[in-house]
Amino acid sequence: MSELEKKLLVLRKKIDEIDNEILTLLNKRMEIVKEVGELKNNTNAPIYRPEREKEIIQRLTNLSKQQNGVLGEDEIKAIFLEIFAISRSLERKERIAFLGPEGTFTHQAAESRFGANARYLSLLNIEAVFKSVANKESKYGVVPIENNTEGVVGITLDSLKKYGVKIVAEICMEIHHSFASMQDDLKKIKRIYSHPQAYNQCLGFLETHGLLDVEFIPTESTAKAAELAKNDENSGAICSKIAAKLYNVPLLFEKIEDNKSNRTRFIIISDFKTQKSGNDKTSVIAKTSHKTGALFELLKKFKDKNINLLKIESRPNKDDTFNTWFYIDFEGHIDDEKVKELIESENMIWLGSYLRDC
Ligand SMILES: C=C(O[C@@H]1C=C(C(=O)O)C=C[C@H]1O)C(=O)O
Repeated sequence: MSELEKKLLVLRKKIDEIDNEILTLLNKRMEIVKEVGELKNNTNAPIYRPEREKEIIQRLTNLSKQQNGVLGEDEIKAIFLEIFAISRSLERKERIAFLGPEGTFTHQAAESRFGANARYLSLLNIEAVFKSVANKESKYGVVPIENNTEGVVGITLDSLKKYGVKIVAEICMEIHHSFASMQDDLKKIKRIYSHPQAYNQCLGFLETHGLLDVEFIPTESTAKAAELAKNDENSGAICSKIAAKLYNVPLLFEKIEDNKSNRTRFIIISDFKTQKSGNDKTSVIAKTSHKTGALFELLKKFKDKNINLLKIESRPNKDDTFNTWFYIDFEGHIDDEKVKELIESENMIWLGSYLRDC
């Protein structure tokens, strides 16, 4: 045995002992988690408590700093979010619907909160995810709501209004697009498949590579684009790296988005009210009377109550007028007195209060 092998053996023995301890402790943790699950199941209380998970991560990050540990917040998050996901599935096995197919950014976002082992349901459009949660086929749904380059996803806002489900969490994720193709000669590319949002985020890249005039074929998701490009030799797909890998389409270019700080905000929808965390966001639908000053009066309520508005988007009523309603995000939780008063006093529909991630 070489010197290296001998030294490795000693170190690995230490690692094995530590792993044994970790496993014993994890099993102990999971026994307690099961008790928590029983309590929640007896009272039909929600399993997912993002504010508690955040609290644990913050506490452990501080502890690690005090201990001069090598693990920082990102590493602690990666390890513990997976532990929480397994804990939750021991408490109650719940299904998570997401905008599929597999390999979409939404799938990636869902996995970041529910782990690799959850029961997932991949659905091919955003409205189907809402329907699945509304008719209780799935406990949770994960859909994109806005991108910092392209703006809001209209169908998500409209579905929040239509299906009466609640937002229970948000996830902010960096988005990087890749260009994948079976064809390595760009001049031979006759079609580009992608979701319109992704396509529009890469116009600079397309122009630089003479691909702006190539026919664009919109797809329901970037993963679908990769799947189509796999079977169409003279085409390319703008998709995620995981989608290109999933469908075995060679990656020609990576990080092709125009805005390098490209981020997407996803929401988790479900059917319950979350607990206040102290760093929350609330979303509502507001209707105004289309009279002079109506919007001003609405916004003045926020100012008078000293509530910080984060976003306001208008959406069409979809009737025979061109009238609109508003989707509004602001700071605070429905359990804050002033937020509760505001929502009760106005012509508003509460869409959820949830831990802020963006
Ligand atoms: C165990 C609980 O349920 C879930 C799992 C958690 C965990 O593993 O620590 C924390 C919060 C909940 O999402 C709990 O509510 O304490």
